[in-house]
Amino acid sequence: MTETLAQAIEVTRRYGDVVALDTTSLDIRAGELIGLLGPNGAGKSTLVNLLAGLRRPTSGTVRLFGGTPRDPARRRELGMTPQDTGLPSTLRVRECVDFVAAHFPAPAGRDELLDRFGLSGLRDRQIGGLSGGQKRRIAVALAFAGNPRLVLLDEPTTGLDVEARRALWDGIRDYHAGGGAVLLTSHYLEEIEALAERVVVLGHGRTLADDTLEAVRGMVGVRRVSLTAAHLPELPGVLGVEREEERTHLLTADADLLVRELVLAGVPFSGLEIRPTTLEEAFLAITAADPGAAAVGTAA
Ligand SMILES: Nc1ncnc2c1ncn2[C@@H]1O[C@H](COP(=O)(O)OP(=O)(O)OP(=O)(O)O)[C@@H](O)[C@H]1O
Repeated sequence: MTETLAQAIEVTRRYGDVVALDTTSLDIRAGELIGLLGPNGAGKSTLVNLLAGLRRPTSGTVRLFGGTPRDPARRRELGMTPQDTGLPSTLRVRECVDFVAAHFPAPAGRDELLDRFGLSGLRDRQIGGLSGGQKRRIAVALAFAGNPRLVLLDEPTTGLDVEARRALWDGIRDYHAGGGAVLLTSHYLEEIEALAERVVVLGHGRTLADDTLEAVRGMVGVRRVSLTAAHLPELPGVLGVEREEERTHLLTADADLLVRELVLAGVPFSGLEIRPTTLEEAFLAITAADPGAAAVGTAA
């Protein structure tokens, strides 16, 4: 059986009156690449911080590599990039990597690490002279410096341009291909879609979905029917309509019925395509159906 690296078991975390996590459970197994999604305030960072031992649960149990995450020996096998990072501005990039790597018994090779994240060109630059995006990329790469078995990445690519984001994706994929496990939070659903194999959706501190990417996408059972037509009549079972230049996208739970009705209506159309919903559409449907959201009157 695959080894469980980290576990949250029926964990609740309160901040005063705010219930950030409400009896939430999560298992992270060796080699998994998990995307953790949820609207603002859903409890993602709180869960990451509990797993990393930076905060304690109000109730429930958190385990990291079979013990408590507050044990420094266990944390040595964990890599992490917090949302905010301060790097020493006077160090050169290579010195900074060496400094962090020196805290670990079997660190990753410095040049190999910089190469993995497309950062070799910054090797001799002083941290203080780097752009915000470059510092962010270094901070994410440093999460991998100790050759960890599990990496927790809380919004690692926020504020990065497309090229920098893709360079980080390559680094994360490379680490994962070598057997490493990753828990990744992001507001960029295409990032989760590009990287994750398993998707966990949190809403108001509770787990709303936890399954393979495919299964979560398919959870809402909605299909997207796309076509080009000058005019469309009212059609049955249409849940949503989007227009994009000359293309119209219809969301429906019954694509067969919709296409039959289109043909019966005698509407001229071309370029018909039917495909599953994107993760974004599934995410919106799942979080909108969250009973916690209805209770406080917000859906996202
Ligand atoms: N230190 C704190 N003190 C008080 N409340 C907090 C604290 N940290 C988090 N919270 C509250 O706990 C809830 C969950 O916050 P958390 O940061 O875990 O959510 P999140 O899903 O990571 O959100 P985001 O997507 O905005 O980063 C929120 O209501 C937040 O305001």
